[in-house]
Amino acid sequence: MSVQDKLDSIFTAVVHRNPGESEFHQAVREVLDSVAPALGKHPEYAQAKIIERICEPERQIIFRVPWEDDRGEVHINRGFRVEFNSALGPYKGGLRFHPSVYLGIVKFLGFEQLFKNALTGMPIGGGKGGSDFDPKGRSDREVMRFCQSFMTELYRHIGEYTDVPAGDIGVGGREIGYLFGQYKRITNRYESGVLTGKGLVYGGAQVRREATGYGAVFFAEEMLRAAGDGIEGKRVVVSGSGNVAIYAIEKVHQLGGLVVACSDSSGYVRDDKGIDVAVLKEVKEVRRERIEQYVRHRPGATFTPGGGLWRDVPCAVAIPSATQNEIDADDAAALVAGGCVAVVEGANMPTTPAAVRVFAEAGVRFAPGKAANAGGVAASALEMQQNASRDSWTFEYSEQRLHGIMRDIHARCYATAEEYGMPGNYVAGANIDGFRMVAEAMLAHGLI
Ligand SMILES: NC(=O)C1=CN([C@@H]2O[C@H](COP(=O)(O)OP(=O)(O)OC[C@H]3O[C@@H](n4cnc5c(N)ncnc54)[C@H](O)[C@@H]3O)[C@@H](O)[C@H]2O)C=CC1
Ligand SMILES: O=C(O)CCC(=O)C(=O)O
Repeated sequence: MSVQDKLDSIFTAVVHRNPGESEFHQAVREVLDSVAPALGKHPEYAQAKIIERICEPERQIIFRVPWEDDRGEVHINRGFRVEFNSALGPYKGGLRFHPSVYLGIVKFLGFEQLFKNALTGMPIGGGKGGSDFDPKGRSDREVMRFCQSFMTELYRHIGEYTDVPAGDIGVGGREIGYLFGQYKRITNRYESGVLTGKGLVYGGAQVRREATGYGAVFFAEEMLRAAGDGIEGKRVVVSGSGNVAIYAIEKVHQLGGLVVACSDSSGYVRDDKGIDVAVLKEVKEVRRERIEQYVRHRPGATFTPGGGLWRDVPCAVAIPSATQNEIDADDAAALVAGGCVAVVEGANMPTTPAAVRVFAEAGVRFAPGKAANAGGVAASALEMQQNASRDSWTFEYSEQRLHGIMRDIHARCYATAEEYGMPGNYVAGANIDGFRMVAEAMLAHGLI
C-alpha cells in the first residue's frame, strides 16, 4: 500500500470512529495531507502506528454543568475536556464557552493544539475544553456561578503537571479568575500553574493577554520580510474584536500598518482612518457591547450588519481572528481580487480548505493558525515558567521572549518547507515540523 493510500485509509477510519464531527475531520485531513513526505522518510512512524495513535485522544471527558441564573431558574450545560496528547508535556490548551461547542469542535481544537504547542518548542502537550454555555448577555454573577459549577467537576482532571487550561472564545480574564478561585477553594492549594491567562495580581504573566494577537503580527512581519516586503504602510483587515483581534490591531498599528475594519458576530465596522484601539477596548473589553457601538464614538466609521467583511473591504493583509471556517472560497476570491498578498490566521482554522486552495493558486502567502497564533500558548508556557520559579518578568522582557519564539516558529516552518521541497508552503512546514516532534517523543515513550 502506498503512503498516500495508507493515509486515506486512516482518514476513513477516523471519520468512521468519530461520526458527525466535521470540524475534527477537516483538521485531521489537513494534517494527513501534509505529512506523507515525513512518513516516506521515517518508516518507523508507520510501523509504530504513530498517526493512528495521534488521531485518537488520550482521554475525553464530558460532564454535566448545572447552574442557576439570577432569576433562580436552573440551567444545564455540557462541559468538555479532551486531553489529546501528552507526549511533549502536560496537556495544554484553552476553554471555549460558546453555544456552538460540541465534542467535534473541542476535538478539532485539541488536535490543532498539539502540533501548535510542539512548534513553540516549549514542553507542553495538547488539550482543549469548553462548554455550550453562552456568556453573552449574562451578568457577572451568572458567569461566576457557571464557572464555579464547571470547575467543581473539572478540578479533578487538571493540575500543574497534568493538564493546564486557559482561555479561548468566551473565556477571558474574568472567567479564568472565577475558575481559579473555585479550584483554589476546592483543592485548598494555591497552585498558580494550574491555569494560565490569570490576572497580573495573582500569578498572571505580562503579555499573555496581548500574546496571540501580537504573535500573529510578528509572524506576519517575518513572512512578509522573507518575501522582501513588510507590514509598514499596508492596509489590513482583522476579523473579530475579541482578545486576539484587539491585540493584533494594536500591534499592526505599532508596526506602521493600518487596520481599516474589524467585526463581531453581528457585523463589521469600517474605519478608513484606522480602527481606534482605545475605543474598541472600551466597547468590547469594558462595556462588553456589540461592535455597532464603536461608530457612536468615531465619526466617519460605518457599521454593516451581517458577515460580508471579507467580500466588502479590500486589503493587502487579512488576519482572520474570529472563528473557524469564516473565510470560504468566494471570500478568498474577493480578497485576491482586492489585492490581498498575505493571510495570517489569528483564529484556529478560520480558512476553509477550498479558500486555502484559492490563496495558493493566486500566490497569496498563507500562515496557518497552528504557527501564526501560537504566541498565545507560548506566552502561557512562559506564565507556567514564571509560576514554577515564583518569578514575574517585565512587559518588555516578556514581549522580547514572545518575539523570539515567533521568529523561531517562522524559521522552523520556512526551513521545513524548503527541506521537503515545498518552499513557501507554511502549511506543510508547520504540519511536518510539529508532527515530527510529537512523533519522536511518542516513539521514545514506547507503546502507550
Ligand atoms: N485567546 C487566545 O489566546 C487564542 C485564541 N485563538 C483563537 O482565536 C479565535 C478568537 O479567539 P478569542 O479572541 O480568544 O475569543 P474572544 O471571545 O475574545 O473573541 C472572539 C471574537 O470573534 C467573534 N466571533 C465569534 N464567533 C463569530 C462568528 N460566528 N462570526 C463572526 N465573529 C465571530 C466574537 O464576536 C468576538 O469578537 C478563536 O478561533 C480562538 O480559538 C487561537 C490562539 C490563542
Ligand atoms: O494559552 C493556552 O493554553 C491556550 C491557547 C489556545 O487555546 C490556543 O492556542 O488555541
